[in-house]
Amino acid sequence: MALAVGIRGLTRSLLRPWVRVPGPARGRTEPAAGGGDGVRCFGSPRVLVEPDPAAGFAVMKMRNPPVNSLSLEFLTELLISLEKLESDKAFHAIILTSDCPGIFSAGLDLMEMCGRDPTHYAEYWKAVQELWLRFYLSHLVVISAINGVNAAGGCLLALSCDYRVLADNPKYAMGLNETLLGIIAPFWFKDTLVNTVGHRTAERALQLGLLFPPAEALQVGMVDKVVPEDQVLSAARSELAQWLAIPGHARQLTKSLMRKPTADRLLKERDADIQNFVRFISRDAIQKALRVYLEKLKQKKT
Ligand SMILES: CC/C=C\C/C=C\C/C=C\CC/C=C/CC(=O)SCCNC(=O)CCNC(=O)[C@H](O)C(C)(C)COP(=O)(O)OP(=O)(O)OC[C@H]1O[C@@H](n2cnc3c(N)ncnc32)[C@H](O)[C@@H]1OP(=O)(O)O
Repeated sequence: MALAVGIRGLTRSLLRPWVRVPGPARGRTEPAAGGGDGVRCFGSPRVLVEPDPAAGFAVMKMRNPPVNSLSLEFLTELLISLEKLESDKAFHAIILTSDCPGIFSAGLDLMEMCGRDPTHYAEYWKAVQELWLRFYLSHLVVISAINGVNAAGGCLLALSCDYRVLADNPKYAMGLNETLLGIIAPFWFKDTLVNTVGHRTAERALQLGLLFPPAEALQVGMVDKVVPEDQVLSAARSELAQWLAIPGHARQLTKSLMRKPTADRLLKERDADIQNFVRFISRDAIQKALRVYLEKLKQKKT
């Protein structure tokens, strides 16, 4: 099985990043995220970046409708956006949010994990690992402005941020609900949750596949702040000020000190983790469980 799948190679073949964005932002100058100083939005088909270099941050908006499921292409575009911002000295922070109304992310794309071949599963899982590692260890301050429901892999992405603001809407539950699908949150999903909410809360949440509505998410420490829906972005911006006031090198080294042991666990056994995933997801029983879950999602509409 080809495990050495190069995400950068994939990136080059799939995308032409940093094209001016199609859709609403095309051909006009969007107000910059914080300052409105005429800086152009940029991005890729599924990720819109609203830069505010004067203020030192950019708003990264996920827009992979209908539910921001993390497909291979979408993961790749998120990585490219992150890399681009990380390599530009003008940026010290990102606010990660969604452009899909009512949905932050439905998590990993079930279509990438269902009915495909082992090579594809390996390529997909490597991209999932890469996204987590890059967001978790980013030297930038990353704040998530969670403006919708946020399941499993989407929740992991938010948990990888430095701070989480959640919109106060009872429909916007978030959590690692893998067990409800008959699958298992891998150890690095688990570790990320444990680091955020503590062992006991994580154990209960993971076994029961709990999705926490805002008040509970705040109470267990899964998010740091709950605000009225129309204030999620402004609250994230206000919070940023505190993070950006700290000397960058000191904050970055401290972040690394706190997070490196968790990331190293995966880095040390990345290939084994991919092989585990491929073996697990290829099982007939797991494939059947995923098909049943997808079918339930579709039936919900009828
Ligand atoms: C011993 C073991 C050793 C090792 C183990 C190793 C590895 C571990 C193995 C596996 C781990 C894999 C980890 C996976 C993590 C994940 O992220 S799994 C995904 C979990 N996500 C969910 O459960 C959310 C599912 N979606 C929803 O609940 C709803 O869609 C949602 C509330 C988000 C929005 O609801 P609504 O607005 O009503 O929209 P619809 O439900 O109608 O959805 C619109 C269409 O989108 C499709 N869709 C929804 N979610 C996904 C998804 N995650 N992937 C792909 N597609 C999705 C849905 O089917 C609709 O499609 P349609 O329009 O009908 O074609």
